[in-house]
Amino acid sequence: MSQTQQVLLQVQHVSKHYHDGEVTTQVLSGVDLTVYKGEQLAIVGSSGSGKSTLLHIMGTLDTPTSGNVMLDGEDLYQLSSARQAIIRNQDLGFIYQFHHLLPEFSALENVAMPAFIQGRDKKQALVDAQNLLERVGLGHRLHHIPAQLSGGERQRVAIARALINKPKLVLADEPTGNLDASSGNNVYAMIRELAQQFGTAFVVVTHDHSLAAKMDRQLTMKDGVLQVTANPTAVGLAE
Ligand SMILES: Nc1ncnc2c1ncn2[C@@H]1O[C@H](COP(=O)(O)OP(=O)(O)OP(=O)(O)O)[C@@H](O)[C@H]1O
Repeated sequence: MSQTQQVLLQVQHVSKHYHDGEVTTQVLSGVDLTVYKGEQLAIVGSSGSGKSTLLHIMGTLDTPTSGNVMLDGEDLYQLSSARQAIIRNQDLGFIYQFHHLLPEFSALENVAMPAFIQGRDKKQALVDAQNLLERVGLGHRLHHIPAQLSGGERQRVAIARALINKPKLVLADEPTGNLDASSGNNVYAMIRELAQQFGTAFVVVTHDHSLAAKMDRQLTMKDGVLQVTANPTAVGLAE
């Protein structure tokens, strides 16, 4: 990225552990991370290393044992749960391996839902949802429910839904993990292109190193902290 880097989100010395009787599981051990506006960042690391836990904490879906997460100047874990819910709806988009679409609603309604929740005009929300579905190549599937869509199509609906409110940050957890390599590549390319156009920052957790290598920056979760993996000097973003 050549433009001046503006900070969007800061993970500040975040730790997370679980207690189960006598047993303590330390998952995150003082993670520091800065995400810049519009950047595309991959987090890789072995299974169980804490990648999803960190992503959830960045998205207010889990709480840190200690440390802070700042999003555009707001300290997320000092906010009320009502304010956190507004931030999840307006500023964040989520994409998961298993899309989590609402099974009884059409593709169009699934995509429009976050805009309905935001209180946007219903007609306009449906128009925006249709536009986004057309952008991801699903203009011919607007009224299909998830059960009538393929895995790759469902994932494209989930991408459109994540972007409908033009979030500042999209958090994706193995978004192509259940797709074959070619569909995975397509879905990934689509997320990256749309995120770029919307000026949305994109953080993805993945096991796929070839996909991760296409991002602006790659970090590896190891021993409870993030380590720089690839080519940080090229983008001037080393932590
Ligand atoms: N409620 C819990 N109680 C105890 N340990 C937990 C709990 N939830 C998660 N863990 C542990 O936290 C660790 C990190 O889990 P996490 O899902 O963040 O890993 P990950 O790097 O995303 O793994 P994967 O790549 O396999 O999805 C795991 O070892 C897991 O067993």
